[in-house]
Amino acid sequence: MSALEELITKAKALQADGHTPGQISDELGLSMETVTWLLTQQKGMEAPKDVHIDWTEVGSHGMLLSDMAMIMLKRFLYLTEEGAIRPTDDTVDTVVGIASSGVPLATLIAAEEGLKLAVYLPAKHSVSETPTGSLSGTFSTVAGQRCLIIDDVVTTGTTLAEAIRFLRRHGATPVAIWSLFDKQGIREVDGVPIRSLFTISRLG
Ligand SMILES: O=P(O)(O)OC[C@H]1O[C@H](OP(=O)(O)OP(=O)(O)O)[C@H](O)[C@@H]1O
Repeated sequence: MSALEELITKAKALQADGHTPGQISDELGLSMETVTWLLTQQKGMEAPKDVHIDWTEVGSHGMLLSDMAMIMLKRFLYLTEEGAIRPTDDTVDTVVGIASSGVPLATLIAAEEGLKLAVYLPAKHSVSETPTGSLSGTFSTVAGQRCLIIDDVVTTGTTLAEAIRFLRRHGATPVAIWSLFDKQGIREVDGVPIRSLFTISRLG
């Protein structure tokens, strides 16, 4: 089965489980337009110009995931040395992982650096009737903390903007964002610099 066929199968399975196109879009990290196309594939309808990033080959193996987190960390430290990220007294107190895929990366980085770990649960993961973002109570609080935010993929930047608003509202200072993949080529979100290991750009 090709990667595209697998994606179509996944989208249809999620639909059969009762997920809305919006939920399928979040789940697969694709635009609504792409999800509509995957589900219907109407004749003559051109495939949308979206990109699906599948890093399960790395994410499903603890050792490889750890290696990937260490690559992110090394790059972050190099950038700090270059002054690309504004140095503060101690730079970062707390690493904030965005659930779910940012959490293992954030955990590994926090462990390596001896930093605190906080976990942000985005509003889209909330099952409440009025979905709001929150911090997991099991991990660190963020008031007064300088935070490094970690996520795996930036698609629209909406999740990061939401996390930044939440952190600021709760007395934290987001100092930088690190992601594995950036599908937008964004350099900052609400004044917080973002650096990604891989940037996906469309040339045509
Ligand atoms: O830039 P945005 O448009 O906000 O999209 C990016 C977010 O979407 C994915 O999360 P999602 O909750 O869909 O998947 P996950 O559970 O694998 O983290 C990804 O991990 C980012 O957090």
